[in-house]
This record gives sequence, C-alpha cells and structure tokens, in this order.
Amino acid sequence: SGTSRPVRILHHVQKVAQYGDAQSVLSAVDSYCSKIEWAMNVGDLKGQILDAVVLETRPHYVLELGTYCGYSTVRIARLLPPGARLFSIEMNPQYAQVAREIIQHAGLDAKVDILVGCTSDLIPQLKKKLDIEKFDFVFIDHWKVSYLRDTKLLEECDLLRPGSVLLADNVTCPGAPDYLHYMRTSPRYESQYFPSRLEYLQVEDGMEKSVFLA
Ligand SMILES: Oc1cc(-c2ccc(F)cc2)cc2cncnc12
Ligand SMILES: [Mg+2]
Repeated sequence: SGTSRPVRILHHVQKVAQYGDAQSVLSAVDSYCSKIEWAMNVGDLKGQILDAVVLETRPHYVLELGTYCGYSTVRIARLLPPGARLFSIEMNPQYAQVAREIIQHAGLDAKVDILVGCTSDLIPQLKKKLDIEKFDFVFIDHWKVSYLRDTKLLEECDLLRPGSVLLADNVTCPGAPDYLHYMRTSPRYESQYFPSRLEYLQVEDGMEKSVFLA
C-alpha cells in the first residue's frame, strides 16, 4: 500500500469531518479506526476519562508525550480555555506532519505546538525553548519503556509543581509496570487507576492518574 496508516486516517478526516469542528474530527478518526483499520489512538472510551481529568485540572500549560495522529491532542486542546497552550512531542516526523494537518482541520492549531524529536532530548530544553516554568497537565502516551525515565526527567528539570497532574495511557496494555510501581510507591505522588478497554477492542486496559505533591 502506497500510503501509511496515519495518512489514510488523515484523508478520511479531510473527507468526512467538518473543518473547524473538533468533535467531528474525533468521530471521523474513531469510526475509521473501529470499522476500517485499528490504530493506536486513545479512542473514545479512554478519551472520556482523559476529558474528565482535563476538565477537572483546567490546565494552562499542557505537555503530551507521543502525538501519533493528534487524536488525543485534539481531544485535550478542544477543552482548553483561550490562552492555554499544548506542547506535544513526537519522534516520528511523518506522524508529526499528519498530526499537524488533523489538528489544523479541527481548528485547534493556534493552541498546539508539535515538537519533533526524542522526549529525552527535548524535555531538558523545554524551559529555555518555551519560556515555561511548569506544566499543569502531562499526558503520557508514547513508548511504555520511556514512561518512568521521562517522568523522572520532568522532575529533574523542575517542570512539575505541587498539583501537576500526570495521566498515562496503556498502563495495563501494553503495560508500564515499572512506571506503575514508581507512581504507587513514591511519596511524591498520589496515584489512582482508571480501568477501561484498549481502543476499539474488548481487551482490558487502563489509565493511571498521578498528582505530583512536592
Ligand atoms: O494506545 C496504545 C496501544 C498500543 C498497542 C499496540 C499493540 C497492541 F496489541 C496493543 C496495544 C501501543 C501504543 C503505543 N504508543 C501509544 N499508545 C499505544
Ligand atoms: Mg496509547
């Protein structure tokens, strides 16, 4: 097949979703990935947990680790007040380009910056590059082996404040056992598990919400 899966998703969004309507973009991705071909978007079921945590947190500065096609980026950005900013890190340049076009189709490109590179390289540069002090909300959804390393990097780079909320996808499937153990035993976090299902399937998955204490 000539195109990639993310490009096929983008073409479907551009064909069926209303320009400037974030909800129609989310619905287009979810219908394509539940009926035509599976893709690793957070999906609508876990997406409702993400929505609830974002609304409860009311973040001004948001960091996302792992953009893919931008589904969760749109999901989060559509709930942010004017002036709030979302920075999303994606290491695959093709994914990043598809995400930019899906986010633009949703009319949310003014709130979102996609940074292409490896989280371990970019996280230490964020304070200087973005002139940001701390992140109020972090959505972790990239490679599971990097969850714990990157969380410790956020701490070391002083990018979290008391009350910062971290929400991690896929802590059950594919799983992030070292991250879960750290979050559930560290005195620096208050952690809570939200059981759910893997996107578009009946497989068990879940999200871990962790509040940084100090
Ligand atoms: O939500 C996700 C799901 C899966 C995944 C893949 C294969 C499988 F069999 C089960 C689950 C992989 C991911 C990688 N990065 C971010 N999110 C992901
Ligand atoms: Mg995921």
